[in-house]
Parts: sequence; structure tokens; C-alpha cells
Amino acid sequence: MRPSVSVMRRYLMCRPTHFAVTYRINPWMDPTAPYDNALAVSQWETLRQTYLDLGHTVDLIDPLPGLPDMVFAANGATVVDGRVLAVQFRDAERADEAPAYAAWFREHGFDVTVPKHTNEGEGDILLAGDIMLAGTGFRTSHASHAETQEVLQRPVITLQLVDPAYYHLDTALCVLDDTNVAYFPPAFSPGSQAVLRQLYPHAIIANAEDAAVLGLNAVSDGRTVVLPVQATHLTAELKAAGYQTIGVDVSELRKAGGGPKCCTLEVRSS
Ligand SMILES: CN(C)C(=N)NCCC[C@H](N)C(=O)O
Repeated sequence: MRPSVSVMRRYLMCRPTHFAVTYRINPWMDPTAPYDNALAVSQWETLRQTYLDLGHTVDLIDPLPGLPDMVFAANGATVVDGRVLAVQFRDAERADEAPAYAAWFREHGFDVTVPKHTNEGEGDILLAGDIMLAGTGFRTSHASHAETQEVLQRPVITLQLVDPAYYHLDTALCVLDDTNVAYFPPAFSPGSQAVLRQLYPHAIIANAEDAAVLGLNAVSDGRTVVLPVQATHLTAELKAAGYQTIGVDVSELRKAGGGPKCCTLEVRSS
């Protein structure tokens, strides 16, 4: 059994009051297809309750009308040791989320750095023990990786994403604890796959079925992994490696290209 390294986490979430799929900025989004806002809200409420039941703290930011993707709080910032790197979105449709999230952090006593380069927060920048894994290729710019290292003061490893379906790093890789990850190799360039093999020889490898239900868009506290219930192969692999798992259904939010992790920004105080 895996030793417990879990600590209580502080998460920031945004209720999907204004969730909708009205534009297409990733291949999962089809503005002509139906979506159910009430179902999205109830799936999100279950996710929030799951964190509360695990003993974690969940802060809420007020959802703003006209920003249907604001539910994806992981894109709102990257927070390490109480330092906040705010975001700059690639797409105009999400631009107004950036100042809203930055304002929340300022109002809660954090020092916020406004970025010079495009970065979509924890969608592409993940703390993994002492280092940061940073994706690029679709959203977060390569230039922002140096800025991230400077502001958050951790070494940054660049990972090249190559499949538009896995447009954010956290759609293709989940940090499980300080020393291990789960990932879907075909989402990365050959060079980045080699780096991941070198850094994580015992990584859990997701298959195409796991990836296709955004199974890697999961939240781990080091002991329990909250992931899409549809990711059955990945769930079995995690259990075999000694992790506890909790399956959640956020299928309505997947219509916008998001899963549990997308809804969850970790607030790491100093
Ligand atoms: C984990 N994170 C934050 C994500 N992968 N975010 C989902 C963003 C979805 C949105 N429609 C978009 O395309 O930006």
C-alpha cells in the first residue's frame, strides 16, 4: 500500500452558473450541439462536495455573466508558495477571466504578478514536487516558461504538446504526488516523451480510451485521485499502484473540453 503523503489542500472553484458552449476554441467544443446548464451545475456540485468530504478547503470565485468557460478555474492562475502568476489567455473569448481571477487573489491578500506572455495557468503549468512541468504548443507560449520560472522560483521543464485534442498539459498528464505522474504518451513530441520517461520511470501510462474521456484531467492529493468515472483503465492502474480513486461524472463540462482538474485551481500558500 502506498504510504499516505496526503495533505489538506486549498482549492479555488467557480460555479458554472453561466456555463455554455457558444464558441469553439478547442476540438471538444461544438456550439451547435445541445448542453444542459443545470446538469453541469449539479455535476460540479458533486465534484465540490467530493473535495469537502476528503477534508479539503474549497474557496469560490463569483462567476461572471458572458464568461461561459470561467468554471475552468485551473486556467485562472498558478500559485506556488503564496506567489501568484496571473494568466493571459490565447483567445479573446476568455480574456476577461484573467483580471477577475487576479482580483480575487489580490482581495485575498496574495501578491500577484501579471504576465507578459500567454499562459493559461494550471492548465499548462503543473507543480510536481520541486519542479514545474510546463506545456506548450497550443495555448501557453514557450516564452512564458522562463517567466514562470522567474516568478514562481522553481525549475521549469518544457513539454511539447502535439495533439490538438490534448491542448492543455493537464488534459494529457496528471501529477499524482511529488515523485510520480500519469500521462498519455502520444500527446507529447518524441523528445518530450523521452524526458518524461527519464523523469518518471514508474509513471502510470494512460491509454487512448482514458485520454478520450479526459481521464488524465484528474486531481490528486497524493493519496486519493479524483478522476472522470469513465476512465476505467486508468482507474484500475491507479488502484494497482496503491492510490485510492474517486470517479466523478463531469460529462457535461467535457462538452467544453474540461474535466475535474480544469474546475480546480490549487491555492498553495507559503
Ligand atoms: C484543466 N484546464 C484548465 C483545462 N484544460 N481547461 C479547460 C478549458 C476549456 C475551455 N473551453 C478552453 O478551451 O479554454
